Amino acid sequence: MVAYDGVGPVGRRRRWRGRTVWRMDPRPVELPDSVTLITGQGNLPAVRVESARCTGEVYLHGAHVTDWAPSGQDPVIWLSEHSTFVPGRAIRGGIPLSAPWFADGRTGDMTPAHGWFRTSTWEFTGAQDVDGTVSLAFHLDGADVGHPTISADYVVEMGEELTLELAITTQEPLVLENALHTYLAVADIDAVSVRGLEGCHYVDKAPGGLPDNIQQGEVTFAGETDRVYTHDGAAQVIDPAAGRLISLTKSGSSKTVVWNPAVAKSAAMADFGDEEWRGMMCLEVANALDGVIPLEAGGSHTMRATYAVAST
Ligand SMILES: O=P(O)(O)OC[C@H]1O[C@H](O)[C@H](O)[C@@H](O)[C@@H]1O
Repeated sequence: MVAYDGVGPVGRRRRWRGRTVWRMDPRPVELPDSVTLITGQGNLPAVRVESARCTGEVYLHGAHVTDWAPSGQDPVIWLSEHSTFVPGRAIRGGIPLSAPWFADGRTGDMTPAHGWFRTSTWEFTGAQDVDGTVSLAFHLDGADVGHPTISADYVVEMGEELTLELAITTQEPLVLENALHTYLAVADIDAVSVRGLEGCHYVDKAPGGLPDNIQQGEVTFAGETDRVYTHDGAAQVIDPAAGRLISLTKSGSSKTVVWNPAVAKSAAMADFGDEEWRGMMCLEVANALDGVIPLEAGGSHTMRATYAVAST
């Protein structure tokens, strides 16, 4: 980690004389002592949090959370050792923001995968620390990246819990899809189970999967798992090998996605280690498939998720 020296880029990129440059924020963000601007991997700017209650990190590239751990806990957010940190490419792991479409979209032909939010550079607009709980605010102006009708605000609040709030506004009618594509660190995926999805309908997107299924009992992982559940409630990841439980509560989301790539898909991804699937899983808060959000011109949508950890 390199401390930010006030000289490198903070803010958003723009074109100037045919080159991509960084716009320095004319109103510098006042930072509490627990928040530092750093030059992260790939020389990308990031916000580092070391507070009385947690440590964490968010890259401006994608407003991408790459770390969160409450004091005394191992990292809760998983990040691939093989991730690239390159403008235009998504970070592998952490919490990618998927929008304005999810995966390849409801029409199945949208690119880039998961939309352009996660590969755009966001502005860091504010930070505060209240008794060790740190709030970081980010803004994305679609006009900066060729999408002038869409803007977004994202607040990441980290302390003993992690709360994410993504608000998206559109100036023209939009069928919105989105996700907080959270990668969670687990000790042994073979022993992990997910509670709270019992009885929910799901689309199974894994090879050979059927479009409508009903979850029987807890979710366990016996191969590639890629499921979009119709579910607006809470869920818990039970990780016996780590002796902990990760809980999720949410609002503004009608789908919960459970993903683990297992052997073949891991091998096919260049930015994902062949064995890394054993130590991660995604529990994503989403609106997708038949759960898209139709917005009128001037409309907005807010989605919120809270992750918390407890020992078992
Ligand atoms: O490789 P990515 O574009 O980051 O997508 C990773 C995964 O995201 C979601 O969980 C989708 O349901 C999966 O189908 C996809 O493989």
